Amino acid sequence: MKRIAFLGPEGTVSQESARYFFAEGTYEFVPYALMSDVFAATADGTADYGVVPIENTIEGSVKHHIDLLVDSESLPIQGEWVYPSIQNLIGVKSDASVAERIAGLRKVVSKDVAIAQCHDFLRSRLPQAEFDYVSSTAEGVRIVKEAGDASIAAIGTRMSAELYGLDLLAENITDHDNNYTRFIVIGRERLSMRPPEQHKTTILVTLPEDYPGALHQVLSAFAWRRINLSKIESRPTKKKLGNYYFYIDIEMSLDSVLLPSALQEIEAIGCQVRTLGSYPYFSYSNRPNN
Ligand SMILES: O=C(O)C(=O)C[C@]1(C(=O)O)C=C[C@@H](O)C=C1
Repeated sequence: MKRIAFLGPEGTVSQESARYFFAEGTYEFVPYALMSDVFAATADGTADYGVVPIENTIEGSVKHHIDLLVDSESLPIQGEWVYPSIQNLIGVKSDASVAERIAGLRKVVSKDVAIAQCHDFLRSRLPQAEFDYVSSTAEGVRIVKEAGDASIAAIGTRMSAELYGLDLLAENITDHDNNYTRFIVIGRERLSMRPPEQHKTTILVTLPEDYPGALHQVLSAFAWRRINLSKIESRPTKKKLGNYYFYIDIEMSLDSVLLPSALQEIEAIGCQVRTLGSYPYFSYSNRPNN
């Protein structure tokens, strides 16, 4: 049985999303307290694959997770998919009306990303509440359950409310309907799944220091071959102030004829290129079947 590591405890958006992606076959879903634990377990073979939220419609790239990916040399990206983040306001069980219970809330506990996704709701409906930032949405739900305190609520999935026996005080409270998260799966082995419709390749490019216009040259190596880039993001190398590398998503497989020659051209001008993975990509309407 393949073991899938995800950010726990049970009931996170990551777990819902992992169950959606790894729908068929026998998998064991194993929760880890921190994303760095997910990477470590996948690296040392305790888990076969790790599930990583990498980008959100509202919050953009999850920079910390990109940095973990860059630091884990041995773990290529093996797949990518999109999953909706549906957040709910969750509180302890009570006989009072929902309006009274919401009015009585003094604190909201959740993951930073989830709080940001519900900003307008929280400002308009809970202006009195302060926020506590915790390691995941389900961790917030667990804390509310443990505290048994009607003045604290969590923001999390319907699944987590059911798991911890709590009430949904308000459903689907994200500010935008199209609130999706892009997830990647890391691991040593390729995934066996039906042939995908789309492929992506992710690379890291470090520019040479003494080559003016190098970034323009990099982009033109893709442009004249009509290779589409779906994302380019700079991240500090953490070695020297002002030194950056570029994290680039390319909408093409490394097996295609064009891409290797584009990468060779970039290396020829003195750039360092590292491939983080070449993998199947599934949009939300195109559910994987593995
Ligand atoms: O806290 C969770 O439930 C997670 O799975 C993590 C995470 C994230 O950090 O991006 C994943 C997707 C949601 O948009 C919010 C939170």
